[in-house]
Amino acid sequence: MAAAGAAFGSNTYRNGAHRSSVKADGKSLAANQSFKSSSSASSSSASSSFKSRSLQFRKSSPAALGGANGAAKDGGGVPGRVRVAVRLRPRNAEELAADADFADCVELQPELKRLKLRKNNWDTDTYAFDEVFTEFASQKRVYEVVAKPVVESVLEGYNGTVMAYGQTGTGKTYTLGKLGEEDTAARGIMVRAMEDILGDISLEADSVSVSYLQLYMETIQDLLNPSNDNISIVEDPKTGDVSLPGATLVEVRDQQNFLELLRLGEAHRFAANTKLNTESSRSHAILMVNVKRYVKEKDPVLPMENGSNSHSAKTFKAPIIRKGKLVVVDLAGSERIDKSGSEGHTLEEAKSINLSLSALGKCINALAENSAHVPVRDSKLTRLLRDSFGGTARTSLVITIGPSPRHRGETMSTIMFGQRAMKVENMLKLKEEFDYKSLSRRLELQLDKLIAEHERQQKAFDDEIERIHAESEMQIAETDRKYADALEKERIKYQKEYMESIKKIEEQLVGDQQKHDNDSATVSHNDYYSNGEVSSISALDEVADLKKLLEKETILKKAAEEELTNHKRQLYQSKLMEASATSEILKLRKLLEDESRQKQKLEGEIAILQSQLLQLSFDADERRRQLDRTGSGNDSNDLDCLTAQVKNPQLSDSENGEKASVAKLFEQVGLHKILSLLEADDADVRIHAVKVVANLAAEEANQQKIVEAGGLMSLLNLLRSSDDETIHRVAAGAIANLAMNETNQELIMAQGGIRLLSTTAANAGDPQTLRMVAGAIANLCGNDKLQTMLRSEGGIKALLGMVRCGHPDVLAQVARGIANFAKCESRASAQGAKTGRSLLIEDSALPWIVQNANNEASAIRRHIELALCHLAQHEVNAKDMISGGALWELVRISRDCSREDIRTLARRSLSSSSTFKAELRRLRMDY
Ligand SMILES: Nc1ncnc2c1ncn2[C@@H]1O[C@H](COP(=O)(O)OP(=O)(O)OP(=O)(O)O)[C@@H](O)[C@H]1O
Repeated sequence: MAAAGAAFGSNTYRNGAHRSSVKADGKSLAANQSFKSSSSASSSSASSSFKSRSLQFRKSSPAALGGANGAAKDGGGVPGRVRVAVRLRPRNAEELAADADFADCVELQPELKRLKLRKNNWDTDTYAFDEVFTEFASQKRVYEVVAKPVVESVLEGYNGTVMAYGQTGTGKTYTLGKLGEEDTAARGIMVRAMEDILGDISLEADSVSVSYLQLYMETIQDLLNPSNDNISIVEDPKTGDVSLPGATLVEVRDQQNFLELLRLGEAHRFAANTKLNTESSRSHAILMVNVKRYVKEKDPVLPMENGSNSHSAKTFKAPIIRKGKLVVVDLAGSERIDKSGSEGHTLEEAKSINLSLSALGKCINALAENSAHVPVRDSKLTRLLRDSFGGTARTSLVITIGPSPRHRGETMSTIMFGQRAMKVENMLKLKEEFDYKSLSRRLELQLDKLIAEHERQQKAFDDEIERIHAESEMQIAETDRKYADALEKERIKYQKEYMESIKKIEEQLVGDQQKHDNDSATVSHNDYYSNGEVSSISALDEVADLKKLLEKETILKKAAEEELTNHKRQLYQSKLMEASATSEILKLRKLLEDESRQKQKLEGEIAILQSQLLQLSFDADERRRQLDRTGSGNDSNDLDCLTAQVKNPQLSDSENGEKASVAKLFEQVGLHKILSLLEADDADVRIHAVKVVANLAAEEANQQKIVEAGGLMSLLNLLRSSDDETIHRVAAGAIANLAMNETNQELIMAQGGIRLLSTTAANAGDPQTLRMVAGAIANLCGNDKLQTMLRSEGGIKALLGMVRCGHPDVLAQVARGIANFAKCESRASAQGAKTGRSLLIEDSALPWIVQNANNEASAIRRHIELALCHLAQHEVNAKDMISGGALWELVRISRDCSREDIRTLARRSLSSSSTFKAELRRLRMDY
């Protein structure tokens, strides 16, 4: 049998460890391999919600896919972790009858891909999956989301695995192996996968062959040839490939042919009867589908023998075989041995199933945690799945669960298995505690952003400063230049004017001189007086001219001075601008300094937080070490550790989860020690102890031990003696958990529990305390034997008294109590054990019931609707119900209730009561 890839056995291919993209034919595989969410819920696009798009990956050689080593050399395997979907089975008839009054243990939020698991009456845990299928999900959608992407990758030459895991009777075989002969819509994954495979391949060239096996009590049998009942697993030591050479391999030609093989296999499949499911499959069924395809791809151009060049060369298309293997595994039921009621041989079976499933769980843990050793050899199942799970195989896991609160333990462990398969670090259990690590990470991120922002700002400031500087220098230089130009111009002008005036004066002097000389030659000595007169006139003219010149010079000088003043002003303004730019720069520098200071402060804070974180880790280690040194020493500290450990079981033991942690707690400290602390003097210690006991009491497996060790008495005593409301709240919560068991209910009643709970309720102010008390009384209300006593001790009145707080969670518990009580009464009436009117009516509960019958909170409404239906079963209540307005509500329920079982019950109640019928006739009403 062909096998490809490495997984469980290979360190190279841890599941999801390879996130790097694989290049093939130049295309990145990473995008193709990631399974992205799609917002569309339509079935045509359903497959895209588990994967993004089909693989477009082409490998040039199948050998490269064939083994871990080959693929590793390629530089990576196929990334993508195990995809996990959860599917809820619809209620079966038995559950409809038995659990009608109890809330389902799970609530699905398919739109958020989340599942809420009810921990107890008041608490839920939330888990995220890759897909969440409600009880209404069609087989088609389940196939398209879970298996189709795997089938597509098998057709591309990969290994692919689809597995179903879950408690017996939760629908694994329905999901995977349903043939759907009468109703094609019911066809399961195996049938639909083969339809897709046959539709995609070419029957002439390609081939599909199947083996169908079962693994039962560590023996592999051939379901297609039952005499072949000890098939051995062969592992290729080099590649890690797994093959089963002894298994029958049948070639499939058409769908009919395949259905016959499945039918044959089913006929041979071993099915042992267990108490839980008469059709329960006690073996693991494994269908292996080998797909061999021929892919034509171009070989390199081959030169002709004579070495001629490409235009004379011939191009060959060589066939390439691509082999993919699809493994569909219908695992045996995962229920706990003690619950299945198995005995003798069946017990051995259950143990062997548990062994192989727990080996599978360990391998998944190891893969998820990337641990160096994957214990693949621990069971045949894990050896067989070695090359099919993780690594180069694309794997989808469907975990199937039932709705019944009675199987909460199994449902929880199935969910945890699914969560681990999604990888431990992907476990999305919501917690509401302070996470210093993430705070520190957030601060670091913020700091990084701030630093980047500062750097950006600083660069902008520097650039701005440089710009202003350059601008001012340019302005100064420009002003200097202008000033020098103006000065030069003035100087030249003055010089020119001066030279001109000198020239003029000289010319005038020369003219005067000549005139004078001429006159001297012609004028006689007698003219002395008259000549003297002319000469003095000409001197006066000269002085006048010179004066004018001087005035002109003065004006020019003034103008030049003004010009100078102007330039000086301009220079001054430039200096002012420079000063303002400098002050701007200073301001920016200051800003920068402030930012740096802020940054330093933040860094300081981070350092403090980191040191706090270190301190916390140190404290946690210290406490763990203290706990490891057994329960001796200081009580309060030990209890802190215990409380933390009980509250966070997966922290302390990721492998086996909560149960292991609680078991460890018992082992290490001892229940008696914990219980003794309920009476400790120190109030803190007492509170811690009650919390620890309450957490322990939430685990069904611990409840009997707690009661046997006197824990119930101690808790009741605390209600009696303590004034502390925290203690009341937690103790009442623990009592409510213990009150889920019939024997404990009687013990609680015998110890005056109802009176204590009633008093606690009367004194409580906190709605959470009331919720716990109401939860405890509601559980007691479901016990047929305790009805009269519960009422006479004031249980009903106490319940009704608590509605005063109006908190919807409290009202829901009250409504549940009333529904439980009414159901027990209607059972007693049917058996003739009760004749009078309902004690609920006697205690005036009817008005509240009618008032809340259509409460908008579904948790309240559903219980009240059931209570009304139960009350209506007993004819003696009919008159009160009519006068109290309950008939209208019953009619409404029979028409509008969203739950069919409740609608039917209401209709039956109406039609079986002559009083109701008469009243309806009188009112001319139909129902
Ligand atoms: N989604 C569903 N819708 C309707 N019926 C279902 C669904 N799932 C399961 N059932 C019914 O519940 C019953 C138990 O289912 P199934 O046999 O598939 O459980 P199982 O998990 O395979 O049990 P086992 O582990 O014992 O093999 C069957 O009658 C099946 O038809």
